[in-house]
Amino acid sequence: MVTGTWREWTLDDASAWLSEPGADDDKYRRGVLGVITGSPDYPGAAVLGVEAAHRTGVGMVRFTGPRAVRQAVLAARPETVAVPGRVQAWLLGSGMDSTNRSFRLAGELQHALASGLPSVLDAGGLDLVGSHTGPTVITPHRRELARLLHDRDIPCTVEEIDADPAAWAERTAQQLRVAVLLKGAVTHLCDPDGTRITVTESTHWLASAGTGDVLGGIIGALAATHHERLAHDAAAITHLAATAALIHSEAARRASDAWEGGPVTALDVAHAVPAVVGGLLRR
Ligand SMILES: NC(=O)C1=CN([C@@H]2O[C@H](COP(=O)(O)OP(=O)(O)OC[C@H]3O[C@@H](n4cnc5c(N)ncnc54)[C@H](OP(=O)(O)O)[C@@H]3O)[C@@H](O)[C@H]2O)[C@@H](O)CC1
Ligand SMILES: Nc1ncnc2c1ncn2[C@@H]1O[C@H](COP(=O)(O)OP(=O)(O)O)[C@@H](O)[C@H]1O
Repeated sequence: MVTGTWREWTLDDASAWLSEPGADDDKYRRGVLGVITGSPDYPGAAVLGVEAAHRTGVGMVRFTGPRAVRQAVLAARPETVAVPGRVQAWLLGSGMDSTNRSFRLAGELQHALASGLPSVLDAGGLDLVGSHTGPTVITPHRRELARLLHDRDIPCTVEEIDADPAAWAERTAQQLRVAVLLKGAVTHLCDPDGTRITVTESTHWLASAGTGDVLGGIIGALAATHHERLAHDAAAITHLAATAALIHSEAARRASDAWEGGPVTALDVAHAVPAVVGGLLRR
């Protein structure tokens, strides 16, 4: 498969997509991120995504995921609001099992996707792509992408994606009409409008459980804080996701540097996000 030109997202690119809250802002104006993630098997995915969203800077995180997970989320981040209400963007699916979804949960996910609001679809929410009505980015890794395409009658193996991730990301964006962030040592982002961006990850220590859940939280926070822009510029979701991927990569670098280049955990990456955001704002 042949693809167009891909360009590496830079710190200056990312910096241009960030802004500080102003004197007129309040928590609602800055943006509320609605989060439906986690499951009894994977409560940690919800905790990590919510942590990362708070650390990126958002007016409020409203967690309405499974009741069994709420306690863990609130214990880690008591700032989180756990009652349903108005939101400006959604993070859906991390730590969920698409093959074991209650009727109620399916309804809540569908309701979120029918809202016309910006959405991040991760992990156990990926199968719902196509029911989205707002600016949406899907965030699969290679196995998840192969599974998604296979389920849509597009034959594809993990080995084929490894051989040409750019082409498969682009084909997915075209055929599913959605922005795609394909995770890996090089993360590929593209959309049906032809935007093609790479983010070369800063450290291979990132290849550890839960770092993708952290990335989902960062994208969700940026989507919520940019909801007004996204309402008239849906294509901005790809640039915001690229900015999130770069923040995530830089946070991993910082977290590893703090240990002389040693290993990082997903939570370390989330904790390093504010310093990265601060540094980008000062550029
Ligand atoms: N702390 C948390 O709560 C975290 C929660 N997380 C959440 O977990 C969910 C699943 O996400 P994932 O990414 O683990 O699922 P994915 O890779 O699609 O499927 C797994 C399958 O891959 C295969 N397999 C391949 N190689 C393998 C190997 N070497 N060793 C073992 N297996 C190997 C193997 O299949 P098999 O080959 O056995 O058929 C296996 O069954 C998702 O909702 C995510 O958000 C995670 O983010 C982690 C932190
Ligand atoms: N070899 C690698 N080098 C650097 N970064 C990687 C590598 N493999 C994966 N990553 C990054 O690590 C994160 C892993 O996300 P994901 O696969 O969803 O993990 P999880 O589901 O455990 O959270 C992604 O941001 C991805 O780009």
